[in-house]
Amino acid sequence: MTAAPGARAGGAVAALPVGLAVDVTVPATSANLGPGFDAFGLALALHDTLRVEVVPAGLEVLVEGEGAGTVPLDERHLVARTVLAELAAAGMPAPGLKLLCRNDIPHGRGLGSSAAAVVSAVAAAQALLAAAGFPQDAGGTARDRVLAEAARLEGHPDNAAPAVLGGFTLAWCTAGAVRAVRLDVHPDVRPVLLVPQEELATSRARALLPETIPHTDAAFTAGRAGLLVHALTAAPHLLAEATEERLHQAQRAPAMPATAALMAALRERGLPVVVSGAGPSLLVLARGAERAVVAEAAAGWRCLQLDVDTAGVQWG
Ligand SMILES: Nc1ncnc2c1ncn2[C@@H]1O[C@H](COP(=O)(O)OP(=O)(O)O)[C@@H](O)[C@H]1O
Ligand SMILES: N[C@@H](CCOP(=O)(O)O)C(=O)O
Repeated sequence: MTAAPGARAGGAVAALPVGLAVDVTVPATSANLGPGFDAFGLALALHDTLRVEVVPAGLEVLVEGEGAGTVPLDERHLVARTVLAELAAAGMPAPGLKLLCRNDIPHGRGLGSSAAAVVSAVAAAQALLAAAGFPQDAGGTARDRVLAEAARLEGHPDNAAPAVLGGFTLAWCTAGAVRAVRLDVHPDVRPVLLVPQEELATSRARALLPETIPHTDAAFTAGRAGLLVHALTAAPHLLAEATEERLHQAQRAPAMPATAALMAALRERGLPVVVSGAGPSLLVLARGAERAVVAEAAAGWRCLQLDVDTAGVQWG
């Protein structure tokens, strides 16, 4: 965080001062993890970085890496739009903003790029407001406030929670409030992402889900979700069974046939593989030597062997 002359610690200023800047780093996330639909998520060591600087006038958006050449570079840009909306909602718009986005998280692949964009924007806006002495809501930490606002904007908290908290998260909503707990992944678990070329919009994948499901499928999936918490934190040898589910992956398979075929092939080898988020990427919760088996079985796919991100969004 760079404090500009004129910013007063603890005292509000009339407008965000020119020169104030914040740097944010946010991880990719893999939501659902099989049976934890709309609730479970895992943060991965693949990051977008964002720098937001208050300038005298206008909006300048620079994008490097993923999304360069495809995302809009004006007020429609997801990060810019969110920062502008958060500052406006606080009644403290900036005279102008310059954004530099360096993106490593692929878009539309089920790796939480839109949640990462929203989380980074909310964190940047809150950091700028705090540095300018804008009064913060009472209660909760700055990280709690970023999670609450990002989850509200996203509509479901399964990506926002790990993007904010890091690690393996269980998130839920109660009485209109977002709650989340963060758990440590067993150190033997070595995630592998398999990322195809083609994109699938999350909105399109959600439209494929049925309105209702049989009670037997709900009961099956609830049991596996409980088992997954144990397997991912303490008993990785149970992960293949623990990642089974009946709520969403088969229902969405027609929209991602190559993903479904590779998943079936990896399952036949006994590997704990799930569709990452709404797809079409796959996440294998591999152990040790299984990483090499995955790489060989998924020849032709972009194969990323990643650590778990344990820090969540960072700003300063
Ligand atoms: N860093 C970003 N900057 C601008 N727009 C982004 C960014 N990340 C995601 N988006 C927008 O969100 C879309 C992808 O969102 P979504 O369909 O939910 O997929 P994902 O699984 O990657 O979150 C992109 O096509 C783009 O419009
Ligand atoms: N629970 C959501 C998760 C969407 O994640 P994304 O990374 O694909 O945006 C769903 O499965 O629809």
